[in-house]
This record gives sequence, structure tokens and C-alpha cells, in this order.
Amino acid sequence: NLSYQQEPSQYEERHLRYIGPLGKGNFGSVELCRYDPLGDNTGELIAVKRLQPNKQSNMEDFQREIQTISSLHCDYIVKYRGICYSMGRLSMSLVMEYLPYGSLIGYLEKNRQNVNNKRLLLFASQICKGMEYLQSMRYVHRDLAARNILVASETLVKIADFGLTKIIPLDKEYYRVTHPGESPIFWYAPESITESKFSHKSDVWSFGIVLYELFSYCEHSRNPKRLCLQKIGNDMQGPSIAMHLVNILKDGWRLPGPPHCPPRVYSMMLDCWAYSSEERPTFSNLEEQIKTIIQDDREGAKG
Ligand SMILES: CCCn1cc(-c2nc(Nc3ccc(C(=O)NC)cc3)nc3[nH]ccc23)cn1
Repeated sequence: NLSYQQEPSQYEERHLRYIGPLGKGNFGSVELCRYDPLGDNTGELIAVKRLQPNKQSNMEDFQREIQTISSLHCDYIVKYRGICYSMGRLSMSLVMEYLPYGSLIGYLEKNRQNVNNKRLLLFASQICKGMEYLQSMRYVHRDLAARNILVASETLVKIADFGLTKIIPLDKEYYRVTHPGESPIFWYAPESITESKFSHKSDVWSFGIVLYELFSYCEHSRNPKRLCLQKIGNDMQGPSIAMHLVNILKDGWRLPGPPHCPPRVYSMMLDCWAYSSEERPTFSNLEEQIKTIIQDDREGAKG
């Protein structure tokens, strides 16, 4: 029988070789390491998320994040590998598969000229499928944004950070957050800003922002936060930025269509940004719409 090295779900700190930084997530930083028990550099490359050594509450959040990601098994969600205890079980790290192409933002900036609408729609449908799976597990992500999407290959992206993810209670349709923390309000649905209410429908709003980021190739000048602040104007007096943002959304303002964005894609974004959460599409509607656009484009290309 072939004896193969079963990937451990317990990683020993002494065999972890630090290589370099990969990025910052919620509550922690992610490092590239090689797990090299044989000590001959033949070990596998892994991504290790370490908890920032500060307030105790982060430890509970981190343990919830580990609980979340270890329960997810989907091609469009970054894979959990295990945990690594260090400092005598005092601190622990989350071990995940290493995705070599890095963040979606960096990838689109670097490869803009050879990523066409078809590929952007493929990425959008993969994120949508990942979110459909998350919804089927009663999770709300609460931080769906291009910064939390990673590129596994030229034709595969994965959702990669579950630091803010919560489970919707069985008797409710939404999760109400008590401590908003430093929230990414420019990706938030209005009800999340005004009532701290998070649901699959608020994740759909954020998915609309991710569509916008995809078709803007994550260009700095079109960054959602930048355009919203421009629209709000720089008068920081009066109501907080959050209330200014809700007001302009209530008045009907939305992010503008990115240059060369197909009209049907922009109208999908606008559907996701329906002020009333019930009017927003579901992730399965969106997936159907994206599939249709891809097929029609293919017909068009043939025609
Ligand atoms: C999502 C926010 C938190 N975060 C997670 C990661 C991460 N990165 C990578 N690969 C990666 C990253 C960057 C680059 C690069 O070239 N940069 C200039 C190349 C490869 N694999 C990962 N597996 C699990 C998490 C994770 C990075 N930040």
C-alpha cells in the first residue's frame, strides 16, 4: 500500500519555517510558512494566520473564526488545514492552504490587460457560489469585499477571511451585532449601518460592491470608499460619515458604472443595491443571471 504523509491537522511549531508576510486579515496577520518536519525543505507551503497579541476578546473571535473555517468544505472557500499551538498551548495559529496568486486586488491590478469580462464573470460566479454555500450553512460573512478574495489560479478565486462571519440564529432571518468595531461601512447595506442588522441580503449588497470592484479592476481611483467620500463631500461636520452615507443612499445615489462595464452587469449591481433588503436578489438568482450573461456573451462571440 502506498504510504503517503497524511496532512496533519495538528502542526508542531518546531517544524514551521517562517518565509514571509502574506497580508492582514481581521484580528490577525497571515504569514507564508513551510511545514518541514523532515527538515530538508521538501515540506509543503502553508498560510498561517496568527492572532494579534492583544485584547482577550480577539481570542474568542479567533476561535470562532477557526470553528467557522474548519466547518466549510467548498471549492470557492479557502481550505482549512489545521491549527498550530505554540508557546505551550498559550497561543494558537490557524493553518490554511497557501494560494500562490495572492489577493484579487493585487492580481487584477497586475494582470488587468489580460483579464477580460468573461474571466471577471467567471470570478463573480465563483464568489457567488461560495456565498450560496455559506448561506446554506446559515453563515453571514459580514465582510465580503475584494480584499477578502484570493486567487488560487488563473481561473479560480476563493473567499478567504471569516473573521467577522456569524451564524444566523435558527429563529431569526438576521444577526444583530452589538459591537460594530471598525466597520467597512462603504461595503455595508443601509440596514447594517443604521441597525447593525446583518443577513444574507446584506451580504448580497456587499456582493454588489465586489462586482463593482471586479469590473473596476480594483483601481484605486474607483475605490468605493474614495467615491463615497467624494460624494459626501469633505464636510465632516454634522451627522457622522455613516449617516451621510445612508442619506445619499436613501436619496438614490449609487456607485457609478465602471468604464466598459457591460450594462447587464451594472444593472445586476443596482439590483444588489436595492435600499429595501427584500427587493435584493438571492445568490442563486445572481448565479443564474451571471451564467446567462456568460452564455449570451459566448453566443455573441460566435455570432
Ligand atoms: C484575505 C485577507 C487576509 N489574507 C489572507 C492571505 C492569504 N494569502 C495567500 N497567498 C498569497 C498572498 C499574497 C501574495 C502576494 O504576492 N502578495 C504581494 C501571494 C500569495 N494564501 C492564503 N491562504 C489563506 C490565506 C491566505 C493574505 N492576506
